[in-house]
Amino acid sequence: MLKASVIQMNSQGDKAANLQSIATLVDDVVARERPDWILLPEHCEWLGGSSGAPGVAEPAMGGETWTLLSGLARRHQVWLHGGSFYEKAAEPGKAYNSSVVFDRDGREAARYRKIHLFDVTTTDGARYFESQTIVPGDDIVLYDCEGVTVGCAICYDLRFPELFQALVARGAQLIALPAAFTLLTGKDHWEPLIRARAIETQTWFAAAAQWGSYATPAGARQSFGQSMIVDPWGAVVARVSDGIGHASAYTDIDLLDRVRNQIPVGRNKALGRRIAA
Ligand SMILES: O=C(O)CNC(=O)[C@H](CS)NC(=O)CCC(=O)C(=O)O
Repeated sequence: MLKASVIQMNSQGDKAANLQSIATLVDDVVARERPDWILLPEHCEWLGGSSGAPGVAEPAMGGETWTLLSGLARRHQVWLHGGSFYEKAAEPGKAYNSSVVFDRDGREAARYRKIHLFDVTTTDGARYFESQTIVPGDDIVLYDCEGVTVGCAICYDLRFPELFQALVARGAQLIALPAAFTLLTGKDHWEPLIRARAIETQTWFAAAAQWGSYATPAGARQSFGQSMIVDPWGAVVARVSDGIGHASAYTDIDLLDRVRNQIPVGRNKALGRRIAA
């Protein structure tokens, strides 16, 4: 059983201030909750529209954010799933949207690069064009956290259930989703999608979000927030209110078997075999 914490931020275009805020929030959640595993939101280090990605992207290892997160994990002897931050890609002017995970010694334990890129115009006319500056990852990533298999996804990935089916087929017991969902989509889709993915995969689900307003060259934007931890039955067991903060829960791994025996969707799968036939 891991004690998991999700951190909710309101990152802005000031990287030094965001890094300070990460350190303050990690210190605070460790002091109050003593978690084993902490999840930060997408773009924890810098949030200002993905057109700014090339200007802030860091080398794969040893950059400012990588070094801060590694040091926090080691200092507090805690697992730190580093939300996402912009990682320099080989192609000039391009970056990956990467989650880097650090173990209790501050060693890099896993790295996931966001696969599905958000090229969407929201109903208020705001245009998101993530693929203009971000290179998609192509690896499905899981890691072992002290006996718990954690599967990785980021933000818009949430809308693609086939990724979550692939994670559970590879043994995921807890799925981590750092996000910066928009207010306009999040108000209607965030919680139903998270709960649906948790119910379908019968896994624990931790989702850490950005909340509130931030500036971009195209004007101010709003993130939805509502970071949460959902159990394998689909119940929301911890949730962050509006604002900056954190929420924690024990992820009881025995509950996975109870839920999977109660409704054996894994064993009752039929369509895959029909499609293959
Ligand atoms: O562009 C920025 O400011 C920073 N980037 C993000 O916030 C990312 C990529 S553009 N947002 C999402 O993936 C939102 C998905 C979402 O909201 C949905 O699926 O409804």
